[in-house]
Amino acid sequence: MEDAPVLIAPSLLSADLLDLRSELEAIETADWAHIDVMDGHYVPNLTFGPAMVAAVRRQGDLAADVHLMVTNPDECVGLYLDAGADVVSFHMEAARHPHRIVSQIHAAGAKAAVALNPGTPVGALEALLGELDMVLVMSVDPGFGGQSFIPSTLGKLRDLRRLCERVGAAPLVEVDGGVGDVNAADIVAAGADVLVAGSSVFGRPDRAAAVERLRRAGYLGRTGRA
Ligand SMILES: O=C(CO)[C@@H](O)[C@H](O)COP(=O)(O)O
Ligand SMILES: [Co+2]
Repeated sequence: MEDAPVLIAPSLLSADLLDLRSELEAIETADWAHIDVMDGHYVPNLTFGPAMVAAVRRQGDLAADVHLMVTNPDECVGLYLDAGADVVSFHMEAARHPHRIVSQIHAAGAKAAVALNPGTPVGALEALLGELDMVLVMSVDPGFGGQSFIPSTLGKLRDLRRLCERVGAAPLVEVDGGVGDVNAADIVAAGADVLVAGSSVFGRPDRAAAVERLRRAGYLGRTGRA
């Protein structure tokens, strides 16, 4: 993926939910809208459901990048596909039958991704890697926005790149948690293709400028040129 642009996916978890239409317009230069689905069981927090995915798809051109943090992805993934999800990530740690979920996502025409918590080694993915469009590497423990990036993620990204080379797979790699313009170049240099950013976009008065800063940092990380 050396010459492909790095994709920017602002996380709506940190958006002003009372003004979601304006927030989506403010990030229209981004690539994907990252939608964190938290069920209050897999993680303590409780957030969005399929209605949110459908609403985002109706507004603008951003692809709906749905991150399922739920105990039962096998049972509920269909609801998010029906709602129009373009990319669906489910947690390896929560899935009972991951191959079946991947097939279901593909049958709906969406991209399939598996998310790995910081404590889960990349080897857990080996049997599934060839079927995935993307791997979501969590760089914080899931559940909340605004946490600090876990530095060991950089080594994990390099491990993932080596594993992909060994098995001949080339999924996109998305990194989620504590990503901002200060660390984005290093994260991309270590192997990321998609940057999720919540507080570093919606915590700034000028969201579009924050997206642009991430884009520039991503370009620097990919090319070594500022
Ligand atoms: O999935 C999650 C958290 O569980 C994320 O998508 C957060 O929404 C990222 O927020 P920041 O760390 O960028 O503020
Ligand atoms: Co997320």
